[in-house]
Amino acid sequence: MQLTRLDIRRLRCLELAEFRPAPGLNLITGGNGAGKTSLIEAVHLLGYGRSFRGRVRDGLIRSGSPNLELYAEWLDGQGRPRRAGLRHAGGDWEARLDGAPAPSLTELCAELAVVTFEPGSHELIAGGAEHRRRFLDWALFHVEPGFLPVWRRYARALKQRNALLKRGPAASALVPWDRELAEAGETLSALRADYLARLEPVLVATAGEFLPELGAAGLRFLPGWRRDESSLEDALLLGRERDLALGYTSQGPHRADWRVDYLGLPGREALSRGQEKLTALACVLAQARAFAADRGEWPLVCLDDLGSELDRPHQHQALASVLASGAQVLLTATETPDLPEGLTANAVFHVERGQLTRR
Ligand SMILES: Nc1ncnc2c1ncn2[C@@H]1O[C@H](COP(=O)(O)OP(=O)(O)OP(=O)(O)O)[C@@H](O)[C@H]1O
Repeated sequence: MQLTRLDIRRLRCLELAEFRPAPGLNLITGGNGAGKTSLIEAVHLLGYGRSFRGRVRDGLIRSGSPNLELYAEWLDGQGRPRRAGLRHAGGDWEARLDGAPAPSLTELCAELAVVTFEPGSHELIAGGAEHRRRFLDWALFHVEPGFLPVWRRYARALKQRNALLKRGPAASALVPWDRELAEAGETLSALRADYLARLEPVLVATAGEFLPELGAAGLRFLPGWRRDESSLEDALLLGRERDLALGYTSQGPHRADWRVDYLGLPGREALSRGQEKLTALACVLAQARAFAADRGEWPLVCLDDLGSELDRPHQHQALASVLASGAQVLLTATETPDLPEGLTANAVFHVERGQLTRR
């Protein structure tokens, strides 16, 4: 996957940025507040349909502007040219794919695979379970065609069941929704468990490169109910009284989580901040590697402000490892970084007060 063009209009401080990245390493430099992260945010928006810096109303659209627009061109894994547009005018997103309106953002995001490591990425390790579920579901969305329909089915059933629980109905009214939720939830959970089992050896190898001193890494899946003891339908039945008292469904795949443990550490809490970041980076890169193994092409890799996140040896290691794969990388930095020996940027860009130029 290779991004060849990205026009950004009215996103944060970027009034108009015409970005023409090269294959391989693209370096984007600029001082604090210049607009580097905004550029990465634009790429991430196309791949995820959401920003890693909050909601649209939190300032994504440039102040005083009625809308923001993105237009992107890229080559897919077979070298075919693709194009997409994304627009937000304060209501909903409007997406276009290859010249036609996309029925939803999902269709666009399915085509453009992006992985991002940015200063907030350590939340993947230190933050709430929603970050880890999102990580897991992104991968399944891209590599498992059956995932999205079952995820939607589960979400719909959960909404219905929660609405009923709030009204405190007769237990019999819950029965069909318990069954529906359980059926979709078991499938969803099996897909997640399978994916994590495939990811684990890749993560073990990647974490071993970055944090060998912590001993072998392991991945543990927490499905959201005691899956080893009962089916989801039984768990819902057993938990019904409690759910009625709470007014929501207290167990199931919407409460799923996963965690990385190291043999040489008593628990996740013993990780230093830097080790959390390196573990998060290992997860992101392992996910990109697993994606490449499944799909035969690397996702676009965005590394925002790597220099402020990691020490130099780890920065070099990360860059060398990603670039050895032939992936396209967008790397931002406040100053021109010294790159690992033998690596050069194929294109260097500079951002200053929202103006992007190629050097
Ligand atoms: N809605 C908005 N309208 C106009 N400007 C905005 C808006 N939201 C944020 N900004 C400005 O856009 C810039 C965003 O910069 P960005 O976070 O991309 O900088 P950066 O180059 O990554 O900086 P740093 O190195 O400090 O992380 C900031 O100057 C900020 O004040």
